[in-house]
Amino acid sequence: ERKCILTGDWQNDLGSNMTISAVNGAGQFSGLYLTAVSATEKPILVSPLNGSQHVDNLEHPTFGFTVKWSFSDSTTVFVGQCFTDDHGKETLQTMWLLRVKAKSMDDNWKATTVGTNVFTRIKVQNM
Ligand SMILES: O=C1C=CC(=NNc2ccccc2C(=O)O)C=C1
Repeated sequence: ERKCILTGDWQNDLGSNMTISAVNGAGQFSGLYLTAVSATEKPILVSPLNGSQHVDNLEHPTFGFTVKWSFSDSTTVFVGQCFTDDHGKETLQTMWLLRVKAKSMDDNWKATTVGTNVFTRIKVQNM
């Protein structure tokens, strides 16, 4: 059957890469996110991510994770589901909320943006 464990390396449609570590028995995981985009001119650093996926039924599990951007005062939360096609190709179909730091309550209304991202697994070449 088509199990989907999130452990491994993924790339989204922006070209950002993420590495998800081992998923424990409770479905919890951590990892690192290397963004391909940046709203700042600061050097791109790796940002930590933490999340969890359903592991009770590994058929197309849902998950969520949070990226705390290490070089800006922003946070992105991703929520989505892992799908495996007939050829065994896995994709993570996600929606995200990006929260940038508002200077004041007056700017609170425009501080959260929403979008979609599809992640595909980065296959290691020498396999
Ligand atoms: O300093 C920053 C602040 C926000 C960022 N958001 N990236 C994202 C937001 C939503 C979905 C994907 C990404 C991405 O980087 O792939 C990246 C760097």
